[in-house]
Amino acid sequence: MIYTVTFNPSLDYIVSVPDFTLGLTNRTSHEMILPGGKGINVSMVLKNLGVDNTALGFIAGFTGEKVRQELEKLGIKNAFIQLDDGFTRINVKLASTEGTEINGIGPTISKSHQEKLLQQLDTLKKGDALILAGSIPQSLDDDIYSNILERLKEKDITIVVDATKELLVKVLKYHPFLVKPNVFELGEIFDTEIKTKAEIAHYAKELQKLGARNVLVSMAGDGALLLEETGAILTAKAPEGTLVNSVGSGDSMVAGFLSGWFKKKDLRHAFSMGVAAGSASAFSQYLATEEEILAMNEIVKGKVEEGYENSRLN
Ligand SMILES: Nc1ncnc2c1ncn2[C@@H]1O[C@H](COP(=O)(O)OP(=O)(O)O)[C@@H](O)[C@H]1O
Ligand SMILES: O=P(O)(O)OC[C@H]1O[C@](O)(COP(=O)(O)O)[C@@H](O)[C@@H]1O
Repeated sequence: MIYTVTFNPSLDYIVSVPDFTLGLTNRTSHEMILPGGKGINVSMVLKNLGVDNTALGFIAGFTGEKVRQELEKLGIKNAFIQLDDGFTRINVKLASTEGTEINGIGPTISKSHQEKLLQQLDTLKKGDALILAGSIPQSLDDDIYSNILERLKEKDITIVVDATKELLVKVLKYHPFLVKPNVFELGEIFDTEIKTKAEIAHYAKELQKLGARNVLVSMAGDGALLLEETGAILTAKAPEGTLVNSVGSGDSMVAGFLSGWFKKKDLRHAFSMGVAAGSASAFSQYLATEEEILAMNEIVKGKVEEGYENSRLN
């Protein structure tokens, strides 16, 4: 079984605000409220791709209940732990001002609730996959993901981590199968601003030296770079299309990659499916459907190249 863990789910309030201006009353022209959070999005796209999985994590309050209801409607298995206080955050996304987001801190998760998750994870067994994705509420220490992996280290589980800064760095010694920083997050870890593909390859190798097996670096409209366990590099330019809503494209990429990997155990196919799923979601109002992803993969697979041209990023 594949398990996603979202410590900090959200309701994403995605609004289009034409000519957004700071300091004025702005009005939306379009708005959506969708369940979100990185592991949850991965679960939804895996489900769209016909890959059975279970969403784990913590929810609280009326917003958390709404997240759960929406997942149930979509038929996604879940076993969220209900917190006693606070509420699952509402993350605001300005769709018309690309990349502008306000993500909440999330509710406090007590020791006893953390222990409940650890007990759930103790039931994982050889052959299962675990995706730890997204931020953790401010009240938690950034060694929480590494503590989980310490506990699971003797089991043969495929581990994927999509996280930032120390939360990611601290898990690398457990040799996760896949990590997926975007370019900004990769630069942030090494306290630098990455401007070229050669720099991406260089810092991806640094993550590998620290223990990561496969490093998938997403570059939004510039596509992605995969540093394989063997040291080989694959790159793909993003397909042409109109950006509609980029929220969830990174998570879609993780789901596409994993579905491709579990189907063929071939990194090139996994990479192509990852880019296809990311771009298909970026070009659609919501997370991409299987039909959209497979159609996109027909285009992307012709764009996958070995190595990289050392161009500057847009
Ligand atoms: N503007 C875009 N045009 C085409 N593809 C995109 C665009 N934005 C994102 N994608 C696709 O989604 C993937 C993940 O996007 P990215 O924004 O890098 O991730 P994250 O959401 O984690 O920051 C990219 O590698 C690319 O394949
Ligand atoms: O846990 P974080 O890092 O605050 O991110 C949570 C946000 O990221 C998302 O999972 C989207 O992530 P991506 O755009 O990177 O795929 C949203 O649904 C959610 O609001």
